Amino acid sequence: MVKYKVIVLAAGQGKRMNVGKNKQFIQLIDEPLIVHTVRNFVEDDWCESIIIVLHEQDKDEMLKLFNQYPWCNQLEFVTGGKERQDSSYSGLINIQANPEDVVMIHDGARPFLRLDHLHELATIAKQKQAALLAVQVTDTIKQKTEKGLQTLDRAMLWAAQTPQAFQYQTIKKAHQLAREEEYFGTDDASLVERYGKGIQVQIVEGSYENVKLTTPDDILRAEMIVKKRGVK
Ligand SMILES: Nc1ccn([C@@H]2O[C@H](COP(=O)(O)OP(=O)(O)OP(=O)(O)O)[C@@H](O)[C@H]2O)c(=O)n1
Ligand SMILES: C[C@](O)(CO)[C@H](O)COP(=O)(O)O
Repeated sequence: MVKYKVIVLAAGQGKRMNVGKNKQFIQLIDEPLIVHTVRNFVEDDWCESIIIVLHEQDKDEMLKLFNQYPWCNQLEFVTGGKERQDSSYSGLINIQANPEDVVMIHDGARPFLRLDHLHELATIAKQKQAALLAVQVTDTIKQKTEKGLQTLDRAMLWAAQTPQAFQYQTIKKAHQLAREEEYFGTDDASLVERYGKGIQVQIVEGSYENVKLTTPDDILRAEMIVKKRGVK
């Protein structure tokens, strides 16, 4: 068993979801989205601590929500920042971790995880310093350039998901270097790819069910997945 700590990012605004509030509070059949997400970690005995990064304006509602659950005392809450990367960094500087501890960073908006994937990620991150869940791209991807369209080799393309798992020292250093350069990536692994000095980020093949709820169309699909997985 490789113990890990997790930072769950929930400090976004959900602009593309456009429901007039942070999408983390959307009710997915039996529970709000953020509760579905956090439950994955509460129920995993490899997970030894959970930090939720929230937006200052959501603090009261989020605390009230989690207070209803007997496992609320397992959670810590910190405030996020303007960009997703700022929120990850806030989690990283507030977490209590030793340099070689495994720390996962996960989108609060991805509620459908599998224990076997979490365990594989933790095991690989401990050995190789960095790993992420990803799935092979199923569409044909075109790159538009000044010279026209080019079709990329799909066999080499992976769609990045979260969780992404790292040794603490590796991801904290990568974030610090990114901040110095004011570089922003769209995920945490991209910072290790850029600043990790030879560290090869490993892919753990994930599941197409590990969707991120981004636009209103994603809600129906998510509700179908909740029903399939079984309502608590
Ligand atoms: N400043 C930010 C931005 C995003 N996130 C979190 O990062 C995850 C992935 O981001 P995304 O799906 O883009 O969420 P939002 O930023 O909320 O959505 P949008 O970009 O449509 O506003 C979400 O769980 C979101 O809460 C965060 O913690 N802090
Ligand atoms: C981290 C991520 O979920 C991996 O797919 C994604 O990059 C987040 O991007 P977004 O622009 O915040 O949706």
